[in-house]
Amino acid sequence: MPADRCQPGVNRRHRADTGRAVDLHSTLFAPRPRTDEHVSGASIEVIELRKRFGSTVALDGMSFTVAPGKVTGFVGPNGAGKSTTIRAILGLDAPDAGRALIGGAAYRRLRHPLRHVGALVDDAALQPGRTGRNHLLWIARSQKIEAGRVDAVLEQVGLTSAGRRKAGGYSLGMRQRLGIGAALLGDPAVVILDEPFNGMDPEGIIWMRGLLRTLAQEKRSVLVSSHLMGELQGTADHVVVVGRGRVLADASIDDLVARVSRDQVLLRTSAPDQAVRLLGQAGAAAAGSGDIVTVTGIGAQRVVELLAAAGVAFSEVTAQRGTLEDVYLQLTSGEVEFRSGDGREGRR
Ligand SMILES: Nc1ncnc2c1ncn2[C@@H]1O[C@H](COP(=O)(O)OP(=O)(O)OP(=O)(O)O)[C@@H](O)[C@H]1O
Repeated sequence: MPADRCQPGVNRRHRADTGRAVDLHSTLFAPRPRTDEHVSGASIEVIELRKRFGSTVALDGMSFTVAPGKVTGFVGPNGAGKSTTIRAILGLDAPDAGRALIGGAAYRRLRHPLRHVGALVDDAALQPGRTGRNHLLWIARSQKIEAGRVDAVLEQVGLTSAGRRKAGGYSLGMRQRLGIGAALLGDPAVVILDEPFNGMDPEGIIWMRGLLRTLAQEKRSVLVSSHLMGELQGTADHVVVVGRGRVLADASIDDLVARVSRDQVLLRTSAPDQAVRLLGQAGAAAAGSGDIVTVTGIGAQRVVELLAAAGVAFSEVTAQRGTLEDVYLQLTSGEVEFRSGDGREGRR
């Protein structure tokens, strides 16, 4: 494949087990009408995608939209269909049915894709003897992106000095940063990162979160996959939770927590029986264990009011909100491909 035909960042992974691996060259570069319209503010639309690998249903009607100006987390357990969806968006896996559009156009119709969509889909296929900077220069040349972007991007990903070293000596975290640099070279309106936190140390994770927020503030559409909800806490505005090839939840972080989690109030009192009776009469579900009473169905403020009015002594009332991780576990329990521990196959 000639150098100028190679799609850096999106053409690396060929799974041998499919028997239906797509021909990347013809998929990405077949002669067909191309668009180079500006896709600034472009959204990603995933519409009813279906994909089987033999008897495995990888995508089962996957549908969602990624809006500009937000970080959208794409979360689900192993085998949920995240990578297959991303590969379908990038034209690397041909779906059996459905469509994926970027700014209204299929990826393969974009004339210079990296100027519209920056993607990190796997560990970069780096030539170990080439410096990180030269790797980016090669990509820039292949996509007709001005060479000046290379140093700007190296600085953005924190590789200014390391960029002059051979990539063969890079840590996994540094390779991730270089891959993200490659994704950002074309100043794309749409950024898609598959498991970008992989291999990052704590400092790298903080940096990554800041970068994602900046990209969203710049009005880009940002789709970030992860199988750990906690990685996205405080970073994503919106989450698409998936399991077994379909969407389980598609909501803002706040809505998701409020909708799925049951808020609890913990009460510490020397009169637990009296408190349980009183709160039960007020319509709450209350259960005592020692001097602790767990209350659901009414808020902490109401608990305090009821206890004070009835003269029931208490030393502590604490509202406990469900965390994002709690919500995620509730949504995805039973959706894992293989359950850990008991060795049983999941419900796939
Ligand atoms: N090329 C392939 N050949 C055969 N099966 C595949 C192929 N690609 C994906 N699958 C299967 O499709 C399902 C979805 O896989 P996918 O990689 O999209 O999930 P994922 O959510 O990205 O998981 P992970 O977090 O483990 O990467 C899995 O059962 C996987 O084994």
